[in-house]
Amino acid sequence: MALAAARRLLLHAGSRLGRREAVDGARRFANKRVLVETEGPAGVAVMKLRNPPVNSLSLECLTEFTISLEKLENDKSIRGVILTSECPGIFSAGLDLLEMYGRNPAHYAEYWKNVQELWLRLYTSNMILVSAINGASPAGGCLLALCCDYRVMADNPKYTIGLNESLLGIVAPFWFKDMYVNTIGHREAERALQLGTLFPPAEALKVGVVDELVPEDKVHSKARSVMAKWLAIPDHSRQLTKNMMRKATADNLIKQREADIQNFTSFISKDSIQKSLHMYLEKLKQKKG
Ligand SMILES: CCCCCCCCCC/C=C/CC(=O)SCCNC(=O)CCNC(=O)[C@H](O)C(C)(C)COP(=O)(O)OP(=O)(O)OC[C@H]1O[C@@H](n2cnc3c(N)ncnc32)[C@H](O)[C@@H]1OP(=O)(O)O
Repeated sequence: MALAAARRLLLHAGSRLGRREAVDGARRFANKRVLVETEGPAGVAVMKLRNPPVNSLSLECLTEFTISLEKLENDKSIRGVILTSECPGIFSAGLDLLEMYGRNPAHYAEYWKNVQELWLRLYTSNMILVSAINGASPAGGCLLALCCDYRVMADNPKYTIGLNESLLGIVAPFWFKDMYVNTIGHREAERALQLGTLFPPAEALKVGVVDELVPEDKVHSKARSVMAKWLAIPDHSRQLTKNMMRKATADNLIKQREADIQNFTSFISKDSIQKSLHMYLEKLKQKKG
């Protein structure tokens, strides 16, 4: 309830701000964790995640992301969105582990509902989505990129991308898996999911997790030129085609959303899974010291 009220407030405040800045020509709105700028080619917004240090998808970040997307969907002048990060070297570290560790079942259920919500919105968006992957992109970070219609990645071997859930002792849910299979094919997905592979850029390109690699300082300009090519296609035919390609995968989750929330909640609440997450968080901490 509290979250729904916050969401309504944010939407309202955001739309007031968006309108005022549009009058000034600045075309920019921001929540705390997501910045949206609509400068550049007509009809294109750039959405930047800014939840330092690693753009983990906390409940607040997911909510702000979903609201920003909803606002862009409602703005008929926007046809395409470039999704990128403001955190140096990190696209997104994926779902926030602290939302899935040491909390109660009601929190897990609420969190998962919001993860589903964002995924459904992104994956089925009518807008053209291009990701400008300017950093590490594990698990939920990879999921965001996979929702896009085209993925441009910085060719920096320090950055990796992939669904690494099995390394954490958790399991990618069926809809993560379905989208992976749709993108890289069954055999590659089967292997990468079991091994929790985090692909460096050259391998990510080879296997099809990303569509193009460019030097780091060219990621944004390339994303813009890709966007220009996609904008040249009539919206109605592109949207109908996208819908035809993606609907079955999205419907598969829509028809079992509640069961998926229950599955997640009971899985993540298990002592053994909490122990795995604890160990993984400790490993992240030790990496520093
Ligand atoms: C039967 C089937 C039922 C199905 C049920 C479903 C099961 C669950 C499915 C859930 C799916 C989950 C998908 C996910 O997204 S899980 C998250 C996976 N993410 C990762 O593995 C990334 C981990 N992070 C890193 O590898 C690195 O941090 C980095 C992103 C490469 C950045 O490295 P860095 O050296 O620049 O920064 P680092 O020092 O490691 O981190 C800085 C601080 O940030 C904290 N942190 C990092 N990642 C996360 C995260 N995902 N969530 C929360 N916090 C994170 C890190 O611990 C540091 O914190 P601190 O400064 O030490 O306090």
